Amino acid sequence: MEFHVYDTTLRDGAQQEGLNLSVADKLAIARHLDGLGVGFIEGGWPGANPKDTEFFRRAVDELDLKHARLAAFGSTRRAGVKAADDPQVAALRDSGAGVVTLVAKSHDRHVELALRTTLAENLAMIRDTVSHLREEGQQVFLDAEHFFDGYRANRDYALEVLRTAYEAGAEVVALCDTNGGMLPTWVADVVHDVREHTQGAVGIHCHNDTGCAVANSLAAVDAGAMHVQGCINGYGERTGNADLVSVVANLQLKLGREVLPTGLLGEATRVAHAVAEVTNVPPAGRQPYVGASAFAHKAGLHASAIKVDPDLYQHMDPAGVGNDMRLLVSDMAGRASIELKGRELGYDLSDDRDLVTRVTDRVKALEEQGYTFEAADASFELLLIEEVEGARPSYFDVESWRVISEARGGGSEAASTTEAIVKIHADGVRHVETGEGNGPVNALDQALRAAITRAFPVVADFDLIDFKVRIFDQGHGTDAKTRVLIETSDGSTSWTTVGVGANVIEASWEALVDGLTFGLRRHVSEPTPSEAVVAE
Ligand SMILES: CC(=O)SCCNC(=O)CCNC(=O)[C@H](O)C(C)(C)COP(=O)(O)OP(=O)(O)OC[C@H]1O[C@@H](n2cnc3c(N)ncnc32)[C@H](O)[C@@H]1OP(=O)(O)O
Ligand SMILES: CC(=O)C(=O)O
Repeated sequence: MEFHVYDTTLRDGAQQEGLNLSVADKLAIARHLDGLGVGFIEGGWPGANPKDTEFFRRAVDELDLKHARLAAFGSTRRAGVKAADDPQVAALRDSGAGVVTLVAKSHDRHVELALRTTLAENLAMIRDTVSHLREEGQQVFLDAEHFFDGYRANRDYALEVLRTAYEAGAEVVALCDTNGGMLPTWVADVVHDVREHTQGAVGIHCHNDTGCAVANSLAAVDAGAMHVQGCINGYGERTGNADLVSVVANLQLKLGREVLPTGLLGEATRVAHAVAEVTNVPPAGRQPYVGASAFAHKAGLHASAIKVDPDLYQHMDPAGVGNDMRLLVSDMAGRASIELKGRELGYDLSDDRDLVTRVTDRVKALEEQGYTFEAADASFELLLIEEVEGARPSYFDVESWRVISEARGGGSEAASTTEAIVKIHADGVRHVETGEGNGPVNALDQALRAAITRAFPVVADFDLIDFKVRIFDQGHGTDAKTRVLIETSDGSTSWTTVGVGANVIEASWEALVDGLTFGLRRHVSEPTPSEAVVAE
Protein backbone atom coordinates (compact mmCIF):
# COMPACT_ATOMS: atom_id res chain seq x y z
CA MET A 1 0.00 0.00 0.00
CA GLU A 2 1.09 3.58 -0.70
CA PHE A 3 1.88 5.67 2.40
CA HIS A 4 -1.05 7.85 3.59
CA VAL A 5 -0.65 11.39 4.91
CA TYR A 6 -4.01 11.98 6.57
CA ASP A 7 -4.96 15.42 7.85
CA THR A 8 -7.58 15.84 10.57
CA THR A 9 -7.30 19.61 11.11
CA LEU A 10 -10.94 20.17 10.17
CA ARG A 11 -12.17 17.54 12.62
CA ASP A 12 -9.74 16.83 15.49
CA GLY A 13 -7.91 20.16 15.01
CA ALA A 14 -11.25 21.96 15.32
CA GLN A 15 -11.67 20.33 18.75
CA GLN A 16 -9.01 22.78 20.04
CA GLU A 17 -10.14 25.25 22.69
CA GLY A 18 -10.78 28.65 21.11
CA LEU A 19 -10.89 27.38 17.53
CA ASN A 20 -14.20 27.87 15.81
CA LEU A 21 -14.32 27.38 12.06
CA SER A 22 -17.10 28.49 9.75
CA VAL A 23 -17.95 26.45 6.65
CA ALA A 24 -16.10 29.03 4.55
CA ASP A 25 -13.04 28.68 6.86
CA LYS A 26 -13.13 24.91 6.45
CA LEU A 27 -13.31 25.16 2.69
CA ALA A 28 -10.39 27.62 2.66
CA ILE A 29 -8.29 25.35 4.90
CA ALA A 30 -9.11 22.31 2.75
CA ARG A 31 -7.75 24.16 -0.31
CA HIS A 32 -4.53 24.99 1.56
CA LEU A 33 -4.12 21.38 2.70
CA ASP A 34 -4.58 20.18 -0.86
CA GLY A 35 -1.88 22.66 -1.88
CA LEU A 36 0.47 20.92 0.55
CA GLY A 37 -0.31 17.60 -1.11
CA VAL A 38 -1.79 15.65 1.80
CA GLY A 39 -3.53 12.45 0.70
CA PHE A 40 -6.67 12.73 2.85
CA ILE A 41 -8.58 15.62 4.37
CA GLU A 42 -10.96 14.68 7.17
CA GLY A 43 -13.63 17.33 6.86
CA GLY A 44 -15.65 16.78 10.03
CA TRP A 45 -18.54 14.70 11.33
CA PRO A 46 -21.54 15.00 8.99
CA GLY A 47 -24.75 14.72 10.94
CA ALA A 48 -23.21 15.83 14.23
CA ASN A 49 -23.88 19.52 13.61
CA PRO A 50 -25.36 21.58 10.75
CA LYS A 51 -21.99 23.20 9.94
CA ASP A 52 -20.24 19.90 9.24
CA THR A 53 -23.19 18.60 7.24
CA GLU A 54 -23.16 21.80 5.19
CA PHE A 55 -19.37 21.55 4.75
CA PHE A 56 -19.69 18.17 3.03
CA ARG A 57 -22.58 19.37 0.89
CA ARG A 58 -20.53 22.30 -0.36
CA ALA A 59 -17.15 20.52 -0.44
CA VAL A 60 -18.38 17.94 -2.92
CA ASP A 61 -19.41 20.73 -5.36
CA GLU A 62 -16.91 23.46 -4.61
CA LEU A 63 -13.60 21.79 -3.81
CA ASP A 64 -11.59 20.82 -6.80
CA LEU A 65 -9.00 18.75 -4.94
CA LYS A 66 -5.87 17.89 -6.89
CA HIS A 67 -4.12 15.65 -4.38
CA ALA A 68 -6.41 14.86 -1.48
CA ARG A 69 -9.48 12.69 -1.01
CA LEU A 70 -12.21 13.88 1.31
CA ALA A 71 -12.93 11.75 4.41
CA ALA A 72 -16.05 11.92 6.60
CA PHE A 73 -15.62 11.02 10.26
CA GLY A 74 -18.21 9.45 12.57
CA SER A 75 -18.85 6.63 14.98
CA THR A 76 -19.94 3.06 14.45
CA ARG A 77 -23.66 2.34 14.72
CA ARG A 78 -25.32 2.56 18.09
CA ALA A 79 -25.80 -0.60 20.13
CA GLY A 80 -28.93 -2.53 19.26
CA VAL A 81 -29.74 -0.92 15.89
CA LYS A 82 -28.93 -2.00 12.36
CA ALA A 83 -26.13 -0.02 10.66
CA ALA A 84 -28.42 0.70 7.70
CA ASP A 85 -31.03 2.20 10.07
CA ASP A 86 -28.69 4.35 12.17
CA PRO A 87 -29.13 8.02 11.23
CA GLN A 88 -25.49 8.85 12.05
CA VAL A 89 -24.25 6.09 9.77
CA ALA A 90 -26.65 7.34 7.10
CA ALA A 91 -25.12 10.81 7.36
CA LEU A 92 -21.68 9.31 6.70
CA ARG A 93 -22.97 7.20 3.84
CA ASP A 94 -24.73 10.17 2.25
CA SER A 95 -21.99 12.75 2.87
CA GLY A 96 -20.57 12.48 -0.63
CA ALA A 97 -17.11 11.71 0.77
CA GLY A 98 -15.38 8.76 -0.86
CA VAL A 99 -13.73 7.81 2.42
CA VAL A 100 -15.34 7.22 5.82
CA THR A 101 -13.25 7.06 8.99
CA LEU A 102 -15.15 5.33 11.74
CA VAL A 103 -14.25 5.85 15.37
CA ALA A 104 -14.67 2.65 17.38
CA LYS A 105 -13.99 1.64 20.95
CA SER A 106 -11.04 -0.72 21.43
CA HIS A 107 -10.67 -0.45 25.22
CA ASP A 108 -12.90 -2.92 27.09
CA ARG A 109 -13.57 -0.48 29.93
CA HIS A 110 -14.83 2.15 27.49
CA VAL A 111 -17.17 -0.36 25.90
CA GLU A 112 -18.66 -1.22 29.25
CA LEU A 113 -18.68 2.23 30.85
CA ALA A 114 -19.09 4.68 27.96
CA LEU A 115 -21.07 2.59 25.46
CA ARG A 116 -22.82 0.63 28.21
CA THR A 117 -22.88 -2.47 26.04
CA THR A 118 -21.14 -5.85 25.81
CA LEU A 119 -17.75 -6.52 24.29
CA ALA A 120 -19.41 -8.78 21.72
CA GLU A 121 -21.96 -6.11 20.71
CA ASN A 122 -19.14 -3.58 20.22
CA LEU A 123 -17.46 -6.02 17.79
CA ALA A 124 -20.79 -6.43 16.00
CA MET A 125 -21.19 -2.65 15.79
CA ILE A 126 -17.78 -2.42 14.12
CA ARG A 127 -18.38 -5.36 11.78
CA ASP A 128 -21.84 -4.18 10.66
CA THR A 129 -20.90 -0.56 10.13
CA VAL A 130 -17.71 -1.28 8.18
CA SER A 131 -19.47 -3.90 5.98
CA HIS A 132 -22.46 -1.62 5.35
CA LEU A 133 -20.31 1.28 4.19
CA ARG A 134 -18.09 -1.00 2.11
CA GLU A 135 -21.19 -2.40 0.42
CA GLU A 136 -22.23 1.19 -0.31
CA GLY A 137 -18.93 1.62 -2.17
CA GLN A 138 -17.01 3.68 0.38
CA GLN A 139 -13.38 3.26 1.36
CA VAL A 140 -13.35 2.69 5.13
CA PHE A 141 -10.67 3.48 7.70
CA LEU A 142 -11.16 2.77 11.39
CA ASP A 143 -9.83 4.90 14.26
CA ALA A 144 -9.33 2.51 17.17
CA GLU A 145 -9.97 4.88 20.02
CA HIS A 146 -7.86 4.52 23.21
CA PHE A 147 -6.04 1.69 21.50
CA PHE A 148 -2.77 1.88 23.46
CA ASP A 149 -4.49 2.08 26.85
CA GLY A 150 -6.92 -0.63 25.76
CA TYR A 151 -4.01 -2.85 24.66
CA ARG A 152 -2.48 -2.56 28.13
CA ALA A 153 -5.77 -3.35 29.84
CA ASN A 154 -6.87 -6.23 27.59
CA ARG A 155 -4.52 -7.02 24.71
CA ASP A 156 -6.64 -9.85 23.33
CA TYR A 157 -9.75 -7.72 23.05
CA ALA A 158 -7.89 -4.75 21.55
CA LEU A 159 -6.41 -7.03 18.87
CA GLU A 160 -9.82 -8.62 18.29
CA VAL A 161 -11.23 -5.17 17.49
CA LEU A 162 -8.58 -4.73 14.80
CA ARG A 163 -9.16 -8.18 13.31
CA THR A 164 -12.92 -7.56 13.20
CA ALA A 165 -12.43 -4.30 11.33
CA TYR A 166 -9.98 -5.77 8.81
CA GLU A 167 -12.20 -8.79 8.16
CA ALA A 168 -15.20 -6.53 7.55
CA GLY A 169 -13.22 -4.56 4.94
CA ALA A 170 -11.49 -1.68 6.73
CA GLU A 171 -8.48 -0.71 4.62
CA VAL A 172 -6.53 0.85 7.49
CA VAL A 173 -6.93 0.76 11.24
CA ALA A 174 -5.37 3.79 12.90
CA LEU A 175 -4.18 3.09 16.44
CA CYS A 176 -5.17 6.10 18.50
CA ASP A 177 -3.30 7.42 21.51
CA THR A 178 -6.49 9.23 22.44
CA ASN A 179 -5.35 10.36 25.88
CA GLY A 180 -1.88 11.20 24.56
CA GLY A 181 -0.03 9.46 27.38
CA MET A 182 2.35 7.29 25.35
CA LEU A 183 6.10 7.43 24.78
CA PRO A 184 7.91 6.48 21.55
CA THR A 185 9.34 3.11 22.64
CA TRP A 186 5.96 2.02 24.02
CA VAL A 187 4.25 2.93 20.75
CA ALA A 188 6.88 1.09 18.71
CA ASP A 189 6.52 -2.09 20.79
CA VAL A 190 2.74 -2.12 20.39
CA VAL A 191 2.84 -1.45 16.64
CA HIS A 192 5.34 -4.32 16.19
CA ASP A 193 3.05 -6.64 18.13
CA VAL A 194 -0.04 -5.53 16.19
CA ARG A 195 1.70 -6.13 12.88
CA GLU A 196 2.80 -9.57 14.01
CA HIS A 197 -0.64 -10.66 15.19
CA THR A 198 -3.07 -9.04 12.75
CA GLN A 199 -3.24 -8.75 8.98
CA GLY A 200 -3.90 -5.29 7.65
CA ALA A 201 -2.48 -1.83 7.24
CA VAL A 202 -1.73 0.03 10.48
CA GLY A 203 -2.17 3.77 10.94
CA ILE A 204 -1.24 6.05 13.82
CA HIS A 205 -3.11 8.94 15.47
CA CYS A 206 -1.28 10.66 18.34
CA HIS A 207 -2.14 13.37 20.80
CA ASN A 208 0.56 15.50 22.36
CA ASP A 209 -0.11 15.23 26.10
CA THR A 210 3.41 13.96 26.81
CA GLY A 211 4.92 16.34 24.25
CA CYS A 212 5.73 13.25 22.15
CA ALA A 213 3.01 13.23 19.47
CA VAL A 214 5.46 13.76 16.61
CA ALA A 215 8.03 11.34 18.07
CA ASN A 216 5.32 8.74 18.73
CA SER A 217 4.05 9.05 15.15
CA LEU A 218 7.58 8.58 13.79
CA ALA A 219 8.14 5.59 16.09
CA ALA A 220 4.95 4.01 14.75
CA VAL A 221 6.00 4.60 11.15
CA ASP A 222 9.41 3.14 11.92
CA ALA A 223 7.63 0.07 13.31
CA GLY A 224 5.62 -0.30 10.09
CA ALA A 225 2.63 2.08 10.20
CA MET A 226 1.74 3.19 6.68
CA HIS A 227 -0.83 5.85 7.50
CA VAL A 228 -0.15 8.84 9.73
CA GLN A 229 -2.74 11.26 11.02
CA GLY A 230 -2.09 14.76 12.32
CA CYS A 231 -3.10 18.40 12.18
CA ILE A 232 -1.54 21.49 10.69
CA ASN A 233 0.19 23.56 13.38
CA GLY A 234 -0.44 20.71 15.85
CA TYR A 235 -3.99 21.94 16.51
CA GLY A 236 -6.27 19.68 18.51
CA GLU A 237 -8.06 18.87 21.72
CA ARG A 238 -6.11 19.68 24.96
CA THR A 239 -2.42 19.90 24.01
CA GLY A 240 -3.13 19.11 20.38
CA ASN A 241 -2.48 16.42 17.81
CA ALA A 242 0.79 15.51 16.12
CA ASP A 243 1.94 18.48 14.04
CA LEU A 244 1.54 17.07 10.55
CA VAL A 245 4.18 19.33 9.00
CA SER A 246 6.81 18.20 11.53
CA VAL A 247 5.89 14.56 10.96
CA VAL A 248 6.04 14.87 7.20
CA ALA A 249 9.21 16.99 7.16
CA ASN A 250 10.95 14.49 9.44
CA LEU A 251 9.85 11.59 7.25
CA GLN A 252 11.01 13.27 4.06
CA LEU A 253 14.08 15.21 5.11
CA LYS A 254 15.47 13.02 7.87
CA LEU A 255 14.29 9.55 6.95
CA GLY A 256 14.24 9.86 3.16
CA ARG A 257 10.61 8.81 2.69
CA GLU A 258 8.85 10.80 -0.01
CA VAL A 259 5.37 10.98 1.48
CA LEU A 260 4.18 14.18 -0.25
CA PRO A 261 4.10 14.80 -4.00
CA THR A 262 7.45 16.05 -5.28
CA GLY A 263 8.22 19.69 -4.45
CA LEU A 264 5.22 20.35 -2.21
CA LEU A 265 7.05 20.22 1.14
CA GLY A 266 8.44 23.61 0.09
CA GLU A 267 4.88 24.95 0.53
CA ALA A 268 4.80 23.97 4.22
CA THR A 269 5.61 27.37 5.75
CA ARG A 270 3.20 29.22 3.49
CA VAL A 271 0.42 26.72 4.15
CA ALA A 272 0.98 26.60 7.93
CA HIS A 273 0.79 30.40 8.11
CA ALA A 274 -2.14 30.67 5.70
CA VAL A 275 -4.10 28.18 7.82
CA ALA A 276 -3.20 30.17 10.95
CA GLU A 277 -4.67 33.26 9.28
CA VAL A 278 -7.94 31.40 8.72
CA THR A 279 -8.09 29.93 12.24
CA ASN A 280 -7.09 33.30 13.71
CA VAL A 281 -4.70 31.53 16.07
CA PRO A 282 -1.36 33.39 16.05
CA PRO A 283 1.32 31.09 14.60
CA ALA A 284 3.82 29.87 17.19
CA GLY A 285 7.18 31.47 16.38
CA ARG A 286 9.12 28.52 17.78
CA GLN A 287 7.20 25.88 15.84
CA PRO A 288 9.68 23.42 14.29
CA TYR A 289 10.39 23.88 10.58
CA VAL A 290 7.75 26.53 9.82
CA GLY A 291 7.93 28.94 12.79
CA ALA A 292 9.19 32.48 12.20
CA SER A 293 12.00 31.75 14.68
CA ALA A 294 12.78 28.27 13.37
CA PHE A 295 15.82 29.61 11.50
CA ALA A 296 16.33 32.92 13.38
CA HIS A 297 19.80 33.49 14.83
CA LYS A 298 20.52 35.85 17.68
CA ALA A 299 23.90 34.95 19.18
CA GLY A 300 26.93 36.73 17.74
CA LEU A 301 28.97 33.52 17.66
CA HIS A 302 26.30 31.77 15.61
CA ALA A 303 26.25 34.64 13.12
CA SER A 304 30.02 34.62 12.73
CA ALA A 305 29.95 30.93 11.76
CA ILE A 306 26.85 31.37 9.59
CA LYS A 307 28.73 34.06 7.66
CA VAL A 308 31.08 31.29 6.55
CA ASP A 309 28.43 28.62 6.01
CA PRO A 310 24.78 28.66 7.22
CA ASP A 311 24.93 24.87 7.68
CA LEU A 312 27.20 25.36 10.67
CA TYR A 313 24.25 26.47 12.80
CA GLN A 314 21.25 25.04 10.94
CA HIS A 315 20.03 21.46 10.75
CA MET A 316 18.80 21.98 7.16
CA ASP A 317 18.32 24.54 4.43
CA PRO A 318 15.13 26.45 5.44
CA ALA A 319 14.12 26.65 1.77
CA GLY A 320 13.29 22.92 1.97
CA VAL A 321 10.13 23.82 3.91
CA GLY A 322 9.70 27.26 2.37
CA ASN A 323 11.09 29.08 5.39
CA ASP A 324 13.90 31.68 5.57
CA MET A 325 16.95 32.27 7.69
CA ARG A 326 16.77 35.51 9.68
CA LEU A 327 19.39 37.36 11.66
CA LEU A 328 18.29 39.06 14.88
CA VAL A 329 20.02 42.17 16.06
CA SER A 330 20.32 42.64 19.82
CA ASP A 331 22.90 43.16 22.54
CA MET A 332 24.00 39.58 21.84
CA ALA A 333 25.05 40.59 18.34
CA GLY A 334 28.62 40.69 17.18
CA ARG A 335 30.01 42.35 14.07
CA ALA A 336 29.08 39.32 11.98
CA SER A 337 25.43 39.63 13.04
CA ILE A 338 25.37 43.25 11.92
CA GLU A 339 27.09 42.47 8.64
CA LEU A 340 24.64 39.65 7.86
CA LYS A 341 21.63 41.70 8.93
CA GLY A 342 22.89 44.50 6.70
CA ARG A 343 23.12 42.03 3.82
CA GLU A 344 19.55 40.84 4.53
CA LEU A 345 18.42 44.48 4.28
CA GLY A 346 20.38 45.10 1.09
CA TYR A 347 23.54 46.79 2.45
CA ASP A 348 26.98 45.34 1.78
CA LEU A 349 28.96 46.22 4.90
CA SER A 350 31.74 43.69 4.36
CA ASP A 351 34.39 46.32 3.51
CA ASP A 352 33.69 48.72 6.34
CA ARG A 353 34.86 47.23 9.61
CA ASP A 354 34.69 50.58 11.43
CA LEU A 355 31.09 51.18 10.44
CA VAL A 356 30.08 47.67 11.50
CA THR A 357 31.82 48.18 14.84
CA ARG A 358 30.06 51.54 15.33
CA VAL A 359 26.65 50.01 14.61
CA THR A 360 27.36 47.05 16.92
CA ASP A 361 28.41 49.42 19.72
CA ARG A 362 25.36 51.65 19.25
CA VAL A 363 23.01 48.66 19.29
CA LYS A 364 24.52 47.36 22.53
CA ALA A 365 24.42 50.81 24.17
CA LEU A 366 20.82 51.44 23.12
CA GLU A 367 19.69 47.98 24.22
CA GLU A 368 21.21 48.73 27.59
CA GLN A 369 18.91 51.76 27.78
CA GLY A 370 15.90 49.55 27.01
CA TYR A 371 15.62 49.57 23.21
CA THR A 372 15.07 46.24 21.51
CA PHE A 373 16.00 45.85 17.87
CA GLU A 374 15.14 42.21 17.29
CA ALA A 375 11.48 43.20 17.60
CA ALA A 376 11.95 46.53 15.80
CA ASP A 377 13.65 45.87 12.48
CA ALA A 378 12.64 49.26 11.09
CA SER A 379 14.31 51.20 13.93
CA PHE A 380 17.46 49.16 13.34
CA GLU A 381 17.36 49.92 9.63
CA LEU A 382 17.04 53.66 10.34
CA LEU A 383 20.06 53.44 12.64
CA LEU A 384 21.99 51.55 9.97
CA ILE A 385 21.06 54.09 7.27
CA GLU A 386 22.21 56.88 9.57
CA GLU A 387 25.65 55.24 9.83
CA VAL A 388 25.86 54.28 6.16
CA GLU A 389 24.63 57.62 4.75
CA GLY A 390 25.92 59.90 7.48
CA ALA A 391 22.45 61.20 8.47
CA ARG A 392 19.17 59.75 9.60
CA PRO A 393 16.48 60.02 6.91
CA SER A 394 14.24 62.95 7.69
CA TYR A 395 11.15 64.09 5.82
CA PHE A 396 9.83 66.58 8.33
CA ASP A 397 11.09 68.57 11.28
CA VAL A 398 9.15 68.74 14.47
CA GLU A 399 8.69 72.19 15.98
CA SER A 400 6.61 70.99 18.92
CA TRP A 401 3.83 68.73 20.09
CA ARG A 402 1.43 68.89 22.99
CA VAL A 403 -1.22 66.54 24.41
CA ILE A 404 -4.07 67.51 26.69
CA SER A 405 -6.26 64.90 28.38
CA GLU A 406 -9.33 66.11 30.18
CA ALA A 407 -11.72 64.17 32.39
CA ARG A 408 -15.09 65.51 33.55
CA GLY A 409 -17.10 64.03 36.37
CA GLY A 410 -16.11 61.07 38.49
CA GLY A 411 -16.78 57.36 38.97
CA SER A 412 -18.77 55.57 36.28
CA GLU A 413 -20.06 58.97 35.01
CA ALA A 414 -16.53 60.22 34.13
CA ALA A 415 -16.01 61.23 30.50
CA SER A 416 -12.54 61.90 29.14
CA THR A 417 -11.27 63.40 25.90
CA THR A 418 -7.74 63.76 24.57
CA GLU A 419 -6.53 66.34 22.11
CA ALA A 420 -3.09 66.68 20.54
CA ILE A 421 -1.52 69.62 18.68
CA VAL A 422 1.44 68.95 16.40
CA LYS A 423 3.55 71.58 14.61
CA ILE A 424 5.94 70.40 11.92
CA HIS A 425 7.82 71.73 8.90
CA ALA A 426 7.78 69.70 5.71
CA ASP A 427 8.71 70.75 2.19
CA GLY A 428 9.38 74.28 3.46
CA VAL A 429 5.86 74.72 4.83
CA ARG A 430 4.77 74.93 8.49
CA HIS A 431 1.87 72.58 9.27
CA VAL A 432 -0.16 72.86 12.46
CA GLU A 433 -2.71 70.14 13.07
CA THR A 434 -4.85 68.92 15.92
CA GLY A 435 -6.03 65.39 16.52
CA GLU A 436 -8.59 63.88 18.84
CA GLY A 437 -8.36 60.36 20.11
CA ASN A 438 -9.39 57.90 22.75
CA GLY A 439 -6.00 58.40 24.41
CA PRO A 440 -2.84 60.49 24.05
CA VAL A 441 -1.06 58.20 21.57
CA ASN A 442 -4.11 57.89 19.35
CA ALA A 443 -4.57 61.69 19.38
CA LEU A 444 -0.87 62.30 18.62
CA ASP A 445 -0.94 59.76 15.81
CA GLN A 446 -3.98 61.48 14.28
CA ALA A 447 -2.44 64.95 14.50
CA LEU A 448 1.01 63.92 13.26
CA ARG A 449 -0.38 61.99 10.31
CA ALA A 450 -2.74 64.82 9.40
CA ALA A 451 0.21 67.24 9.36
CA ILE A 452 2.52 65.01 7.33
CA THR A 453 -0.18 63.95 4.88
CA ARG A 454 -0.30 67.54 3.62
CA ALA A 455 3.27 67.19 2.35
CA PHE A 456 3.25 63.45 1.67
CA PRO A 457 -0.24 62.19 0.71
CA VAL A 458 0.99 58.55 0.82
CA VAL A 459 0.90 58.77 4.62
CA ALA A 460 -2.90 58.61 4.40
CA ASP A 461 -2.41 54.92 3.50
CA PHE A 462 -0.39 54.21 6.65
CA ASP A 463 -2.11 52.65 9.64
CA LEU A 464 -0.94 52.06 13.17
CA ILE A 465 -1.84 48.39 13.51
CA ASP A 466 -0.25 47.39 16.81
CA PHE A 467 0.92 49.21 19.91
CA LYS A 468 2.68 47.49 22.79
CA VAL A 469 3.92 49.05 26.01
CA ARG A 470 6.25 47.29 28.39
CA ILE A 471 7.62 48.50 31.70
CA PHE A 472 11.11 47.11 31.97
CA ASP A 473 12.46 48.43 35.24
CA GLN A 474 9.73 47.02 37.41
CA GLY A 475 9.74 48.12 41.03
CA HIS A 476 9.93 51.82 40.10
CA GLY A 477 6.15 52.25 40.12
CA THR A 478 4.79 55.09 38.00
CA ASP A 479 8.24 56.55 37.25
CA ALA A 480 9.44 53.29 35.66
CA LYS A 481 11.02 53.35 32.21
CA THR A 482 8.77 52.21 29.41
CA ARG A 483 9.39 50.70 26.01
CA VAL A 484 6.87 51.19 23.24
CA LEU A 485 6.71 49.09 20.08
CA ILE A 486 4.56 50.36 17.23
CA GLU A 487 3.70 48.42 14.11
CA THR A 488 2.76 50.49 11.08
CA SER A 489 1.29 49.17 7.87
CA ASP A 490 1.03 50.55 4.36
CA GLY A 491 -1.66 48.06 3.46
CA SER A 492 0.65 45.43 2.01
CA THR A 493 3.62 45.28 4.38
CA SER A 494 4.23 46.32 7.97
CA TRP A 495 7.23 47.39 10.03
CA THR A 496 7.95 47.86 13.71
CA THR A 497 9.69 50.73 15.47
CA VAL A 498 10.68 51.25 19.09
CA GLY A 499 10.75 54.18 21.50
CA VAL A 500 12.01 54.31 25.09
CA GLY A 501 11.54 56.80 27.90
CA ALA A 502 10.38 57.43 31.43
CA ASN A 503 7.39 59.18 29.86
CA VAL A 504 5.22 56.73 27.95
CA ILE A 505 3.98 59.49 25.64
CA GLU A 506 7.53 60.53 24.72
CA ALA A 507 8.46 56.91 24.08
CA SER A 508 5.37 56.52 21.90
CA TRP A 509 6.17 59.72 20.02
CA GLU A 510 9.67 58.45 19.22
CA ALA A 511 8.25 55.16 17.88
CA LEU A 512 5.53 57.02 15.92
CA VAL A 513 8.02 59.39 14.25
CA ASP A 514 10.33 56.49 13.36
CA GLY A 515 7.38 54.50 12.01
CA LEU A 516 6.31 57.30 9.66
CA THR A 517 9.90 58.11 8.68
CA PHE A 518 10.55 54.48 7.78
CA GLY A 519 7.35 54.33 5.73
CA LEU A 520 8.28 57.51 3.88
CA ARG A 521 11.74 56.12 3.18
CA ARG A 522 10.02 53.19 1.44
CA HIS A 523 7.55 55.27 -0.51
CA VAL A 524 9.19 58.65 -1.15
CA SER A 525 12.49 58.97 -3.00
CA GLU A 526 14.24 62.06 -1.55
CA PRO A 527 14.18 63.12 2.10
CA THR A 528 14.30 66.81 2.98
CA PRO A 529 17.37 67.96 4.96
CA SER A 530 17.14 67.19 8.63
CA GLU A 531 16.79 69.84 11.33
CA ALA A 532 16.70 69.44 15.10
CA VAL A 533 13.72 67.62 16.59
CA VAL A 534 12.22 69.54 19.50
CA ALA A 535 9.54 68.20 21.83
CA GLU A 536 7.62 70.68 23.96
C1 LIG B 1 -11.68 10.72 20.47
C2 LIG B 1 -12.47 11.67 19.69
O1 LIG B 1 -12.14 12.79 19.68
S1 LIG B 1 -13.77 11.09 18.80
C3 LIG B 1 -14.54 12.53 18.15
C4 LIG B 1 -15.38 13.21 19.16
N1 LIG B 1 -16.05 14.32 18.55
C5 LIG B 1 -17.17 14.79 19.01
O2 LIG B 1 -17.72 14.31 20.00
C6 LIG B 1 -17.74 15.99 18.32
C7 LIG B 1 -19.09 15.70 17.69
N2 LIG B 1 -20.04 15.11 18.61
C8 LIG B 1 -21.32 15.51 18.69
O3 LIG B 1 -21.78 16.44 18.06
C9 LIG B 1 -22.23 14.70 19.58
O4 LIG B 1 -21.48 14.14 20.65
C10 LIG B 1 -22.92 13.58 18.76
C11 LIG B 1 -23.88 14.23 17.75
C12 LIG B 1 -21.93 12.73 18.01
C13 LIG B 1 -23.72 12.68 19.67
O5 LIG B 1 -24.55 13.48 20.45
P1 LIG B 1 -25.64 12.85 21.43
O6 LIG B 1 -26.49 11.93 20.66
O7 LIG B 1 -26.29 13.99 22.12
O8 LIG B 1 -24.80 11.94 22.45
P2 LIG B 1 -23.67 12.34 23.50
O9 LIG B 1 -22.68 13.25 22.89
O10 LIG B 1 -24.28 12.83 24.79
O11 LIG B 1 -23.01 10.94 23.80
C14 LIG B 1 -22.36 10.21 22.80
C15 LIG B 1 -23.15 8.95 22.48
O12 LIG B 1 -22.43 8.25 21.44
C16 LIG B 1 -22.12 6.92 21.93
N3 LIG B 1 -20.83 6.57 21.37
C17 LIG B 1 -19.62 7.01 21.75
N4 LIG B 1 -18.69 6.39 21.01
C18 LIG B 1 -19.32 5.56 20.16
C19 LIG B 1 -18.88 4.65 19.19
N5 LIG B 1 -17.58 4.52 18.92
N6 LIG B 1 -19.81 3.94 18.51
C20 LIG B 1 -21.12 4.12 18.77
N7 LIG B 1 -21.58 4.97 19.68
C21 LIG B 1 -20.69 5.67 20.38
C22 LIG B 1 -22.10 7.07 23.44
O13 LIG B 1 -22.31 5.85 24.07
C23 LIG B 1 -23.26 8.02 23.68
O14 LIG B 1 -24.43 7.28 23.55
P3 LIG B 1 -25.78 7.63 24.38
O15 LIG B 1 -26.32 8.87 23.75
O16 LIG B 1 -26.63 6.45 24.16
O17 LIG B 1 -25.36 7.85 25.79
C1 LIG C 1 -10.28 9.34 17.02
C2 LIG C 1 -9.55 10.30 17.82
O1 LIG C 1 -9.56 11.48 17.51
C3 LIG C 1 -8.80 9.84 18.95
O2 LIG C 1 -8.96 8.71 19.38
O3 LIG C 1 -8.02 10.65 19.49
